[in-house]
Amino acid sequence: MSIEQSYQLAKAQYEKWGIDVEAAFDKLKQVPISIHCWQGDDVSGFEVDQQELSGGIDVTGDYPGKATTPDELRKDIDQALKLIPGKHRINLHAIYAETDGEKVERDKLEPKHFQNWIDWAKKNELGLDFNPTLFSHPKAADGLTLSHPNPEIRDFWIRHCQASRKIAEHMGRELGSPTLTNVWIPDGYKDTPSDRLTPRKRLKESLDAIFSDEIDEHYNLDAVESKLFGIGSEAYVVGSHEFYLGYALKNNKLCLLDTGHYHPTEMVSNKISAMLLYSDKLALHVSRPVRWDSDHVVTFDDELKEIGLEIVRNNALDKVMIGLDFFDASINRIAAWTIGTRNMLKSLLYALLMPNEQLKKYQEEGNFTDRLAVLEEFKTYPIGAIWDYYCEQMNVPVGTDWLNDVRAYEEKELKNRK
Ligand SMILES: C[C@H](O)[C@H](O)[C@@H](O)C(=O)CO
Ligand SMILES: [Mn+2]
Repeated sequence: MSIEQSYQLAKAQYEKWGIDVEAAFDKLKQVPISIHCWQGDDVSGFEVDQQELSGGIDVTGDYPGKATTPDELRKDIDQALKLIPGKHRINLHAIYAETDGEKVERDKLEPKHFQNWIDWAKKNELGLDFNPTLFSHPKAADGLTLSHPNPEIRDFWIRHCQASRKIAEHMGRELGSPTLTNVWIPDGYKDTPSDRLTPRKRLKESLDAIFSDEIDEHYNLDAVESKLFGIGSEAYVVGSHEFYLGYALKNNKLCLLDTGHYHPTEMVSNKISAMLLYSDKLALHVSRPVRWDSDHVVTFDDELKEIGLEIVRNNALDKVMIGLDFFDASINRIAAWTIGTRNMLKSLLYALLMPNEQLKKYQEEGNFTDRLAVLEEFKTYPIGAIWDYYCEQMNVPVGTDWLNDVRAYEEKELKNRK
């Protein structure tokens, strides 16, 4: 049976529920996913005096072919984008600056150091997002940055974040789409703190200083990302969820929820509707924690489907800025991007093809039997046939055909790398 025939049969099944599949495609086409560049080089970046990855995060695996230059990384992203339907955004960290072999301290970074990324993004009609990098640096060696007791270290990181927002604003202006600048810091303590408040006061003051710079919101939006624990900050993290939720609400910033940054049974999907009652926008780092914040490649699992459903049901496709955050060096890195991003999109399609109004009605009527029965039934509806057709229509490989492209690219490009 052809892709078209399978699609027509599947479509008819959804149509019985009054679901408009073509309308779902039209909506999905409009959703940009912010694809993180750091999956391509194991969060290394291109600083002249590159440091070991720090900040309590870790990448495991030694799959050959990682990008070691900006051109290689862009080439790899180009390849992944050929396999992912739709128009998307690329999320950069400050350590991906290009400084022509010159050592430029992070607080001295300027838009010109990202010009190649901007030109490339323009050419490929991509948006860019940005992150100051407050780890993998001697001034973050003790795991403290914006909350550091030493004002000189704090000020250094404040200046880095201020510089980052200016770079981001420039990117947003150049590309005609606001850059989301996300601040994540590793600050915390391995063991039980004797004072939880003072570091949080200092972090608050540092953030106030960073955001006191006037930046045009047409070109830059700010987000703050919390965390529960990291390696070396097991007992206490300064920028906890409550800290940033409060900060974001009070200061009109976006709260960024990373799906790996909560207790194992605490689900980000359950937070979206609550937070949207109080914020116009929020941001996500969709990741997959396996036993800890392990940043595994996103799979089409129950939580991913639930996240898709929450975004769609709450009419929030333009309110939730979806970014990805995983880094797996044990598999082909282009495959990692492709699998994770396609899954994110598939979860949105899955959600767009649910009889959401009917299900809501069942719940309002107290009809929990039908709610459960229909929710279960749709788990095995032929989403695969619809997704395949969507991929074909969007001119990207269907099914696992993209693996052939990845293998060919591996032979031609990745295997020649050091
Ligand atoms: C590299 C990212 O900025 C980093 O992963 C951060 O977003 C995070 O999630 C730390 O755990
Ligand atoms: Mn994250």
